[in-house]
Amino acid sequence: MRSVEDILALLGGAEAAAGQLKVGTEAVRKWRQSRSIPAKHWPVILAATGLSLADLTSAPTGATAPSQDTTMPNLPPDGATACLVLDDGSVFWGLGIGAHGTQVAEICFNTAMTGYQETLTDPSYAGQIINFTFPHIGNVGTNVEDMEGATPAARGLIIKQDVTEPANYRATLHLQEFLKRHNIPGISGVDTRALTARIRDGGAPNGVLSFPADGRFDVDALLAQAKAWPGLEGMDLAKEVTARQSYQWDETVWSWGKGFGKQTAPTHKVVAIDFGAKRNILRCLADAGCAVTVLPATATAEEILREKPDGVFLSNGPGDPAATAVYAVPAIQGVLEAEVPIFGICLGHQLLARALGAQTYKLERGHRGANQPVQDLTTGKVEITSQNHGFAVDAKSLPAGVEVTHVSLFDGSNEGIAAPAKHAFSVQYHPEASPGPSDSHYLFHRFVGMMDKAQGKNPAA
Ligand SMILES: NC(=O)CC[C@H](N)C(=O)O
Repeated sequence: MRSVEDILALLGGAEAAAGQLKVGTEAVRKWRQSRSIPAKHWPVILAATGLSLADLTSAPTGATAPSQDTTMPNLPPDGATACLVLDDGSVFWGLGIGAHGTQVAEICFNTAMTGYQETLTDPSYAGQIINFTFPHIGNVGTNVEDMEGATPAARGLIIKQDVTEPANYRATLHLQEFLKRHNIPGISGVDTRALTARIRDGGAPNGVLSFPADGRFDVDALLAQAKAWPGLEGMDLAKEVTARQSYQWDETVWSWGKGFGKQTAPTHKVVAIDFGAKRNILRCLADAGCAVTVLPATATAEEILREKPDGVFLSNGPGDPAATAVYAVPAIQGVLEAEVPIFGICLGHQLLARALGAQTYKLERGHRGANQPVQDLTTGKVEITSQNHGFAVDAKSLPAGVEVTHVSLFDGSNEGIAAPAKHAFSVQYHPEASPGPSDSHYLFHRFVGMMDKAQGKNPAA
């Protein structure tokens, strides 16, 4: 192990010999005190001194060790081409994948073993970088059918293994190429377990993922960028991902050997408010017999009711429900007053709860994965569900007349509510199963039954 004095001596010698070493003894002294030598200088130091990373990362004798100096976070290890800098100063180095670029976002983790394409393209992930805990991301490639939105909404991805080669008959594009085409940067080689544990213990941090084209890193600047980002709380992202204009939806769910179908004889007219709707939700509605008119997130109650819907669907979506509530709650309250049945999913659930007078809050640990157990309190049955949310409805704040219908068996948080007198219900999870299990498809039929009941067609439903 070399002492700092050795390094200083070596640097001095090298500087004199090479005549071109830009960082000298002052910089090393600075490192000794604060670890703040810009990362781009470290390869020069290593090359000039013949020191290895290990020489520098083992505690130098006689040095006043700066905090965390065993990790040397400002120094890219040999071959690193990308890094993830969290707002607490932790740095993860790895190999860049997908497109070059730098993205700031909330860092969340997803534990699903399938459906990375659906996850990356789910509009609810706007403003987030996803740390995938499943190792074989890329194993089924990508295709045009598994897009849950027009483009990926996630700002980046973090994986451990390098992107797995596709081996699936539906694959039309390698994940690497897909990411490049959609301008999404990613990083592989990250200890995703350690990162997940960090998120579990300390909450979802803000962070910057950088895969620079020139291979140069200014970690201090990236850290400053992560710290300056305001975070998802208070952020209305629905207005960024919503449809700009209304449209009709009549495609039904995918089936083996047939692909997607077309709706033939719809029985109910539904207005779906698009806060960031996943396509498979719209397909499930179409499958259940609903002729779907999709309206932008900012649609007013008047615009919604003008369509004369049998029911109104409130979609999933990104960001903080409290921020989107500013315009969505008055619209939903107008629909409730008109006694038109409502079904909400995820952000739609949170917005319905707020419209009914309840509060929402940011979860300590978000739920993102495809094996989340939820109990339906009305039947006692447990469903294995797909989930993706960082906020939740505060069940204690629900007013009289609003029942808790579903709870998470992971942490007891609210997963569903119903306001029977107002013909409204909603769930926090994703019953459309894309990706994930299809245990909860029954909810789309419950919505149709509720519309019938409201019209007096089938009072038993
Ligand atoms: N999937 C969703 O609709 C997410 C809802 C909300 N953005 C949350 O994180 O809780």
